[in-house]
Amino acid sequence: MAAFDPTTPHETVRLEAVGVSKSYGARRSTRIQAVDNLSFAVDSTMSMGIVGESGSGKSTLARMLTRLETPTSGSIVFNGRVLPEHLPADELHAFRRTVQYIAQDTSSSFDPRRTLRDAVRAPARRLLGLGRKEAEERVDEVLGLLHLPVALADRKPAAVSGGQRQRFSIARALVVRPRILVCDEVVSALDVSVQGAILNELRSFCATHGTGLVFVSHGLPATAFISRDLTIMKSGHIVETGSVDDIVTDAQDPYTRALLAAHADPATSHYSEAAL
Ligand SMILES: Nc1ncnc2c1ncn2[C@@H]1O[C@H](COP(=O)(O)OP(=O)(O)OP(=O)(O)O)[C@@H](O)[C@H]1O
Repeated sequence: MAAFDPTTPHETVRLEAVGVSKSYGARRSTRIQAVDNLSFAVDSTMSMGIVGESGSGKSTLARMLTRLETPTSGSIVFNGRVLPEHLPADELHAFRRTVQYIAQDTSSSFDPRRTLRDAVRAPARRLLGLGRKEAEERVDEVLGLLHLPVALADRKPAAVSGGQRQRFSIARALVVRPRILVCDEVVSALDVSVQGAILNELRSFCATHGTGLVFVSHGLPATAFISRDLTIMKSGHIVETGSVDDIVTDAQDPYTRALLAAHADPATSHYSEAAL
């Protein structure tokens, strides 16, 4: 099926949310409208930051884009095709090869009985169908890229720090060389020097592999550092979208201006190449 053909690094991959809404809660009186009739598009040439206050619907949008959450209404469109609610297993595999999601909370996302190397290798075997030797080579490559000592990978998830575990969760997503990477608050819990290094590593990976980035964060400096474009969300809506430069210098929406004012100087972020 054309929409799920394996993609090459030179082929642009596009992922859209078209008129999507998501509400939680069965009773009208307690229902929460997390995302409200919103449209959003990214492709593999883009780096798009999504910022907004807590509860504005950023994670819900990210999870709908990556099929971890089903919209209440509206469509997720992948390479021009509206994804049905139930994808056959082979198409879901192809989607997961192409679009990967990394969450902030790594505490429950690893099997506590398996080593971190097992966890990183699993998608290379399952989604890419690589043989054991090729999969090990791919794991070593991605551990090197993320400056993760090979010895750490032989530990169980509980035996490394939160920051190291987060790096392994990034490694697990990058090992399949996705064409669109959705990062949901992946550096927010880490100290600034580690954040800077990880942002540089993600940026370098995306440039090397032609991978588009959706970077969801509370933190405007980190988002502005890694993204070319920004989407500002509030109460389940997009209030403004544009290039980082345009938004930082000439925000149109009062909410965006307030958000910018809350950060000292997002244009000159404290992240730099030197953080590597
Ligand atoms: N599984 C759920 N059940 C019920 N309500 C939910 C669920 N997930 C999210 N919500 C609610 O939907 C709204 C949007 O949440 P979401 O996590 O998408 O916001 P966010 O912008 O990512 O917030 P944060 O920056 O704090 O992570 C919030 O009011 C939240 O409480």
